Amino acid sequence: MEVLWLLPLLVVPILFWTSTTFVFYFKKCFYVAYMMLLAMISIPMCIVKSGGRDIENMRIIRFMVRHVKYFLGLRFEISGWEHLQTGGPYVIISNHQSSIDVLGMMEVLPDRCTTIAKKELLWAGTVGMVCWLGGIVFINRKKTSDAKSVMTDTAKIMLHDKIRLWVFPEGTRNQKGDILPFKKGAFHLAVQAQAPIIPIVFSSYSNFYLRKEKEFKSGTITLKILPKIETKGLTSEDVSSLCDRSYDVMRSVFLEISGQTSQSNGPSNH
Ligand SMILES: CCCCCCCCCCCCCCC(=O)SCCNC(=O)CCNC(=O)[C@H](O)C(C)(C)COP(=O)(O)OP(=O)(O)OC[C@H]1O[C@@H](n2cnc3c(N)ncnc32)[C@H](O)[C@@H]1OP(=O)(O)O
Ligand SMILES: CCCCCCCC/C=C\CCCCCCCC(=O)OC[C@@H](O)COP(=O)(O)O
Repeated sequence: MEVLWLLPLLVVPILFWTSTTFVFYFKKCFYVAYMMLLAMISIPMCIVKSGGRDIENMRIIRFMVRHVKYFLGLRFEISGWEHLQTGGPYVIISNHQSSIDVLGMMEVLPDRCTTIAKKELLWAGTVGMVCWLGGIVFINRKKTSDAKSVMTDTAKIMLHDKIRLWVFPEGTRNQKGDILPFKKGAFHLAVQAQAPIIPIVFSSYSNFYLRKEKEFKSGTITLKILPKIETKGLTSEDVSSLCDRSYDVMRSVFLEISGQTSQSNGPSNH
């Protein structure tokens, strides 16, 4: 009779073993709640260390996020570290599948590197606040002219403050088994700052994370850092070809490390 009250405690493990949908929602809720908690702890640390908004706070954020992968059963296999051994400013571009990308980003994030994010993230509670403290550049995707002028100002700050920027050139999350056509902002930014581009490719999450099917298993993510693409001497005239070149190299690596071939059914409007 006394053991009866223990039954509710068994419900969570039983659901964990028997329902993939439960695991999916459990992991998603855990991820959001835990990141909010980590952000709440990080906020005073950032304020004490830097007194406010400062790119150096990304070190604290990076340190705080690094262990989260273990709770979600994720592993990263990273190659190409040597390509990040570049001094001065550069623009990192990577594909964007999910908010889980933040975990991979924090595995490899170089010093003095922050990111471009949609302005709505600013309102994501403690996460939004810590993003602001980390110097994240917020853009309004609905107003191209505003977004462009923020990015042009950012190119100047990059040079002046010797910072690096991480941009998701697809401009949105995408799990279609391919890479979406790239927006041009990251390439204008790199050309305006005359800074190299370092592409980083995340393998497909489809072997462990399926949003539609409500599956979130353990898995390994391959993260490949590619050789830098120089922009010295390039002008705005060269942005389209730079964008196409970067897209082609990243797409072929994405298909290769995701175990797909180039005949995959991805977007064809590129
Ligand atoms: C302790 C716990 C802590 C937890 C905290 C964790 C912190 C980590 C946070 C991680 C956050 C990650 C968030 C990721 C995102 O939010 S992704 C979404 C936002 N990012 C982007 O959208 C970036 C990519 N988008 C672009 O670059 C776009 O180009 C944009 C600038 C937004 C403009 O959009 P759009 O009009 O749709 O794009 P086009 O590329 O088609 O551009 C239109 C024409 O404008 C020209 N253009 C673009 N940019 C420029 C520029 N800077 N200067 C001059 N001209 C520009 C472009 O060439 C097009 O003209 P043409 O067609 O070539 O004539
Ligand atoms: C109104 C925005 C509210 C967002 C609330 C999210 C709460 C976040 C809490 C924990 C998650 C931790 C890491 C979050 C950072 C990742 C942000 C992200 O991935 O944004 C998506 C954006 O790149 C593209 O957006 P869309 O795919 O166009 O949509």
